[in-house]
Amino acid sequence: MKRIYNKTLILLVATLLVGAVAKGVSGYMTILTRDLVDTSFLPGMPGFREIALRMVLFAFVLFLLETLLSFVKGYYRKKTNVNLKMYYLEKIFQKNINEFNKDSNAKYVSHMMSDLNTVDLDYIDGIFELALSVISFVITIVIIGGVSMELLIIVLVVGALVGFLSNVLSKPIQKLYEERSGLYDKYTHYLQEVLSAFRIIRVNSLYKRVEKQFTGRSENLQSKSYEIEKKSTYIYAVQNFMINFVVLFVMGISVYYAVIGKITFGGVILILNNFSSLIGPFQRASELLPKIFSTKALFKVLDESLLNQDLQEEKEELHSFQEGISFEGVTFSYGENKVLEDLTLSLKKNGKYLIVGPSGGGKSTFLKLLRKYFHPQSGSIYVDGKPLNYITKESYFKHLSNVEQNVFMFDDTVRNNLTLLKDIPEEKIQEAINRAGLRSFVENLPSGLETIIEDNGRNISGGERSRIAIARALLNESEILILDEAFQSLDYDTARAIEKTILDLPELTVVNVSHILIPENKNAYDEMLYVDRKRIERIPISGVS
Ligand SMILES: Nc1ncnc2c1ncn2[C@@H]1O[C@H](COP(=O)(O)OP(=O)(O)OP(=O)(O)O)[C@@H](O)[C@H]1O
Repeated sequence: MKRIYNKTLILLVATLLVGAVAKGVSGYMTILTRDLVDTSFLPGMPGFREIALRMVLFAFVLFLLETLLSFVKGYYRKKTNVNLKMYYLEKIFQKNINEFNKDSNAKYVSHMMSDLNTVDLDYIDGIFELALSVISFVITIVIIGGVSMELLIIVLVVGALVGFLSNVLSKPIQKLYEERSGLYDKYTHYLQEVLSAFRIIRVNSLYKRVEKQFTGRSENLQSKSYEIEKKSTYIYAVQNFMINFVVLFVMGISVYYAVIGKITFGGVILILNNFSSLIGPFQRASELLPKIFSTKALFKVLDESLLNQDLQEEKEELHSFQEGISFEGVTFSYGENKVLEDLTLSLKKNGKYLIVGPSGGGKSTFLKLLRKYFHPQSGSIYVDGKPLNYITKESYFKHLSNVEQNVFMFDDTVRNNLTLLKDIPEEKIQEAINRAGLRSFVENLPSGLETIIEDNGRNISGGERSRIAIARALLNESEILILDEAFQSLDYDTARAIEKTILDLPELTVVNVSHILIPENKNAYDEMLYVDRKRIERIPISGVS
């Protein structure tokens, strides 16, 4: 992910250039202040008016530069953050479906919200602030060195010492910050889980248990924040004390140099004005460097979350589907759990197949292999004679439509949920509505097809949801339709009518996993396959009732 950050390096350089000019002008103002003080001690104050006018002018220029700096810095951060987030999202959608499903969504949400936010603060802003501190440091060295090299060396040594001590003092805080970030992640994860389980918690009166767990986790997090606050107060007090002490020390030494005539009194003011820019970078570096380095681990976590374990090289494009799909000696296990063994069967193009079998028998696993979510551990699946392993997912998925058990609905109109935002002629939409048995549903909607489906289909029934999914699949006009318990929430007559419509489509290969056998439609199937774990059998359709 780090190389995405490099895309905005030019913006960073441009922003730093503006910052450098602003720091230069600010340093020049301290030189003008010195000249103003020094001229005030001279008889007649020569050049006072001119210096004062120049100060006013440069104060205005500085105001403009700082305003510009805040704009360009904001733009640089925005652009870099958008690039990183877009890259992360794009990569998520390149994950293998089964590998994405292994983790909870909360992990990706937490990466996108919390971790990328940390990257923004600690890395994107951190690098900018550090670079600006270095620029400011160099400018300050030139300015103080112009007054007295001896004083510059003394101030540098003292500044480095304060910076080092600050770093040592703040180490325990940095560790606490890291611990709190880990707790935050777990907390976010837990909250998402609890809210997802809202219904089950309400119905089973589990709130008391949830409350107990929640209190424990909240207290842990709050205690960590409290600990950070306590330690920070103490550490900042010690740091302030050190800085005040050092300022007094530098002031004393500078005044001494002025008294013995090595520098002017204006020079004392210049050194005091610039002293903070000299120790500031030491402090900033000690604060920022650990944060910048610690994001290395975060980048690693983010990159790992995007990795696909299955690196099967896919080099074949499936331009058309002509013949059929065959499983040859396919064996598949989830870890030790062998679900399918030495499975051989073929599905002909435009054939209609009904897959039945006991619960846990491996029907969904069979479909997952067919959908290319997984690869068999041994044996092969061929599509038109080409090994499915080598066919690109994008080209294969174009030929498939799925109606799964959990149908997702977008917060959008019924029309867009049917077309999935594709440009489809109105007649085709109306035809799919009829075929999927949605006619009376659509006619009764307050705004017809423009009615909004809310919150993943909260305002529609399970059966309506399945029928929308079926219409969606029909509109996709792919050659293969995979149905996984698509009719289970429909009443018998609706299920029978929709199944018949689908089975009557001559140009469609249908693979239907179902617990429901509709006797009136059974003869429309070419084959019925009984899947029971390591066993798969053809059942003669005539024998089934
Ligand atoms: N992602 C998974 N990880 C591990 N084991 C799994 C996974 N999915 C399914 N299994 C196991 O594989 C076996 C077959 O499951 P599968 O979902 O294929 O059966 P099914 O015939 O579709 O069942 P049902 O009719 O109840 O939906 C079961 O023992 C199940 O516990």
